[in-house]
Formats: sequence, C-alpha cells, structure tokens
Amino acid sequence: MALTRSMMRRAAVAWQKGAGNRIPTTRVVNTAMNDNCPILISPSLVSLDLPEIWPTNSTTHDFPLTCKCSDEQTAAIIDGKSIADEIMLRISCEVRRMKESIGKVPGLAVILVGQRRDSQTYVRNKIKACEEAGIKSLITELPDNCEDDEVLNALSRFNKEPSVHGILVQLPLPQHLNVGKILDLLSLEKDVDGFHPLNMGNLAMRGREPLFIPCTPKGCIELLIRSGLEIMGKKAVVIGRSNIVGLPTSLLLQRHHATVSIVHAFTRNPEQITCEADIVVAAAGVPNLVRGNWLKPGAVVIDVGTNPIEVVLDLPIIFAYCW
Ligand SMILES: NC(=O)C1=CN([C@@H]2O[C@H](COP(=O)(O)OP(=O)(O)OC[C@H]3O[C@@H](n4cnc5c(N)ncnc54)[C@H](OP(=O)(O)O)[C@@H]3O)[C@@H](O)[C@H]2O)C=CC1
Ligand SMILES: Nc1nc(=O)c2c([nH]1)NC[C@@H]1CN(c3ccc(C(=O)N[C@@H](CCC(=O)O)C(=O)O)cc3)C=[N+]21
Repeated sequence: MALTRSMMRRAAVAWQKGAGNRIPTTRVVNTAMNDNCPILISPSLVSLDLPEIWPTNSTTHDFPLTCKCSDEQTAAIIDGKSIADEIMLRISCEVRRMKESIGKVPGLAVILVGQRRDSQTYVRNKIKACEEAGIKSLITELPDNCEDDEVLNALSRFNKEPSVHGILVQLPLPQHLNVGKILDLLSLEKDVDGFHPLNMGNLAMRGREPLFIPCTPKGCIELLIRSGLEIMGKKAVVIGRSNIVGLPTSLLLQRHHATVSIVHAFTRNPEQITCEADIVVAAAGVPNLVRGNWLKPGAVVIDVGTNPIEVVLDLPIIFAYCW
C-alpha cells in the first residue's frame, strides 16, 4: 500500500486566514465511483502528453473530497486514512474478481535481510495488507551477515516463480551487501517498488514509461489528486532526494507538470525555497525540520517522514515516533 499511516495523518493543507473554501476543483477524466473506476485515481503511467488525462474543461470529480477544514485559521487535514481504506476496498474487490474469473491471485514476495525493527514492522504491515486484500505473500528472511549470493539466489527463485508477480527487497540492506547488484537482478516486470534503474530511468525520461512507480511517491500524488488539489502549474518543493522517496517524488510531480525544486542536506536557506511552494513534500527523515514560517499560507504539506525520537521524561527514556 502506498499510503502509510504517517502520510495519512500528516498530509495537511495550511489554511489561509480568511481564505474560505480554497479547495480547487480537480480535473480528472474517469471519475465515476462505479466498478469501472480505477483503483488509483492518478494515472498508473503518467503520459507526458497530458491533455487526455487532465482536460481543462472537464467536470468536477464525484468521489468525496477528503480534505476537511475545521475553521479558517487552522490547517485542513487530508484524510489519508479514508483514502487508504477506499483504495484497499477496491484492491480487495479486484483481487476477488480476479480469483473468481481466472482462479489466480496476485503474489508478492518480500526479501528481508537482518533484524532492523523498523524494516520488520514495515514488512509485517505489508504482509498484513496483502492478507486483507487477498494477495498471496511470501517472505524470505536472511540473517544480517548473509552474503550477496544468498540474496541473489532468493531473488532468482522469486524471479522464476510464476505465482510471484511482485518482489520487494526491503531496504536498507546491511552495508556489506551490494545493493546495486541486487536491484539489477530483480526482474523488471516484478519490480513493484520501481527501484530498478530501468524503471527509475524511465520515470525520469520524457517519452518513456516505467512499469512501476515507487509506492510512497505515488501515494503522495494520490493524496493530492483525491483531495481535489491540482498539481499542474504549481510550485512544488521536495525535501530529500533519496532513491526511495525524494527523487521519484520530484520526478513524479514534474510529470504532473509542477515546477519542482529539491531541497537536500547541502541546500542553503531551505526555508526561503520552501516558503514559495504551493506543495511541500517533506522526506528528510529529520523530525520537526519544516516549521510554520517555512510555509506560505494555503500551501499543501505532505510529511512522508517517520522518525523515532527520544522523549525524555523523568525515567526511563521513552522512544516514540514523530511524524
Ligand atoms: N511513509 C512512507 O511510506 C515512507 C517513509 N519514509 C520515511 O521518510 C523519511 C526519508 O526517508 P528516506 O528518503 O529513505 O531517507 P534518506 O536518509 O535516504 O534520505 C534523506 C534525504 O533527506 C535529505 N536531508 C537530510 N537532512 C536534511 C536537512 N537537514 N535538510 C534538508 N534535507 C535533508 C538528505 O539529503 P542528502 O541527499 O544531501 O544527504 C537525503 O536526500 C524517513 O523518515 C523515512 O522513515 C521512507 C520511505 C517510505
Ligand atoms: N524496498 C523497500 N520498499 C519500501 O517501500 C521501503 C523500504 N524498502 N525501506 C524503508 C522504507 C520505509 N517505508 C515505510 C513503509 C511503511 C511505513 C508505515 O506503515 N508506517 C506506519 C508506522 C509503522 C510503525 O508502527 O512504526 C505508520 O506510518 O503509521 C513507514 C515507512 C517503506 N520503505
């Protein structure tokens, strides 16, 4: 699932004082909430020739806007939870339909190396989501000190296994492993993360289409579109440029015709760049990096980060997450 709970909670629209209802109408072609409606509202592969996808004179969508504003002075929160529930429901229906008509269900294989608590949690969540949706899941767990060959062997097995349609190699891998070599071996057709260099390259290049788009960036776009927020022509700032989140998010926003700036650890005066943005996607892994004065009124903020923080009470030290 592209929309994690952190994104659900933290996607927000900073509300301009006195601005009233500022949610613009969205221009989406296939909008009816019937059986033929796509699971994801954003086009799965975003054509660079966008007019058919974003016609300028189309009608407003008729799925519920999930951006709620409590009053004029506070931020409106994008209700990512209900967006995720809606997507999950559609996926489950689609999987059930597939099972009934061809007797098969999609299969996801996950390779998890080592004992990182966060990776274990994320993988557990993915397996749980698969169960909910009726997707078959397989997991290969390897020890921290395993060699490249063990990962490569597990990967080749999944590459060849016809009941596996998608493969995730949970990142980060332990330092001694060659992540480049491993991702290169992953079958392009099963690269559901979209991290294979060919998929990433195709995402970046005009006139080319990746087979898969990384899920978190895709989730950000989905949140924006389903909330009725237009991307085309907007100034967007992506904070972070990692292969997993920052880079593909900036490429994807650009494909949707935003003007994109990227802020990273070496950026001078990030607040000056960020405060001009209509859309801010924060993915730096630094809690509390974006402050109120970094945002212009009315800006849309999606906080992708999930960061463990130490909460020092009297005793003992408690670890918590900051979104
Ligand atoms: N919700 C979800 O689905 C997902 C959430 N995450 C979360 O998103 C966050 C980012 O993850 P990921 O991209 O993998 O992290 P990385 O550590 O790989 O990348 C962090 C990026 O942020 C930049 N950065 C770091 N510090 C600053 C700073 N002070 N100012 C500006 N930019 C900075 C880095 O810049 P530089 O390149 O210069 O070093 C780098 O590009 C984490 O909290 C992670 O847990 C990640 C994946 C999915
Ligand atoms: N091959 C690969 N694909 C990934 O998609 C991938 C990855 N590697 N490596 C790490 C990052 C991080 N990531 C998250 C996924 C779910 C939550 C998520 O569900 N978080 C829960 C909280 C989980 C908790 O309880 O800690 C929430 O936000 O509510 C967060 C972060 C995917 N990543």
